Amino acid sequence: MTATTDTPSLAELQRRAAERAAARAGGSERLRGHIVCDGLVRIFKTDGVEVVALQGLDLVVDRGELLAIVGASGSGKSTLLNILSGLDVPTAGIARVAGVDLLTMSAKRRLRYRRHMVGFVWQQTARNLLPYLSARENVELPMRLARRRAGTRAQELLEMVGVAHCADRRPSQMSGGEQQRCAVAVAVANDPEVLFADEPTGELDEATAGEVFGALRTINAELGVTIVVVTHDAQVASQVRRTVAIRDGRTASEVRRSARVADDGSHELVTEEYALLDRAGRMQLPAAFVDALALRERVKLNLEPDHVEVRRGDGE
Ligand SMILES: Nc1ncnc2c1ncn2[C@@H]1O[C@H](COP(=O)(O)OP(=O)(O)OP(=O)(O)O)[C@@H](O)[C@H]1O
Repeated sequence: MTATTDTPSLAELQRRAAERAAARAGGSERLRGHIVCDGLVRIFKTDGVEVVALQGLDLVVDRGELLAIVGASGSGKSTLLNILSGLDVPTAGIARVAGVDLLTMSAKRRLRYRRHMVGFVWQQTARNLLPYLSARENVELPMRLARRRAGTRAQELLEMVGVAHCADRRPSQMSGGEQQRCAVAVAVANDPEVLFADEPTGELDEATAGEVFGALRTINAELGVTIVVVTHDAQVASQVRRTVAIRDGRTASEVRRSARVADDGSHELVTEEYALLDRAGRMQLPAAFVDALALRERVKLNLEPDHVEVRRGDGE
């Protein structure tokens, strides 16, 4: 077979694959979120061994949402956050943030995306702040790098997250919680579209973690920044309206919390758990359900008028 001159380039093949994936996903309607992942795949290759860290992950986050992502170690949470923040490139699927396609972005665009469109808070406090700068200078630095006038914004942001009293202190003169709250101010210094936080309270005690999470909530409410927090912390996960659980590189279930007016007129918080169904109709049963009924290999499904029944498939 001879190669023809119109052999499509890799970029063209990727564009076509993204188009096909979008069509399969139900077109633009379904993909309208501020953050959209559809059939997202990330395969790592080390020494000839392939690790599938994300295997067709679907996730849509609305503009202005504060979302928690939970999952066991190795489920793919950091891989997802690294892709969404532009630090890593997915192998296949759709990953889009504020209309930017993270799969086909050029290196130059990627740098701009990281500088201007996303903010990041890491678990390790030392990774978030420069040790030889004061809190205020740390917040001003991203603005200077982006050639923006800092003005009074750094001080205002430090006030917003409750650490204005630390403005002239270096990180070593601040507690872990104060450093993380300062890191939140740094992350939003350049008015990003989205803020990603990877275990931001992982190294803190419960009370301090609550303060850092309070700072994230304030930023979300006051500045309208979309925030995605990866956490092991059940307390943090219980403070947001939506928590998505990742299992084996896929979104498996989500918990939604909403306020409802009770019969006596009081407000109560209602928590509802959902399993997530992908376009092919696949879903994961919660591990606790599988264990409780000792479900193995195959199950029997019965369609009832308003629900689907799942029974053990061994005739018992
Ligand atoms: N650079 C890499 N090279 C090879 N494998 C990797 C790489 N990064 C992640 N993995 C693998 O991908 C899978 C998902 O890892 P990831 O770090 O995303 O999980 P996680 O849910 O964030 O875990 P943790 O809570 O422990 O941080 C794991 O099996 C991990 O070993």
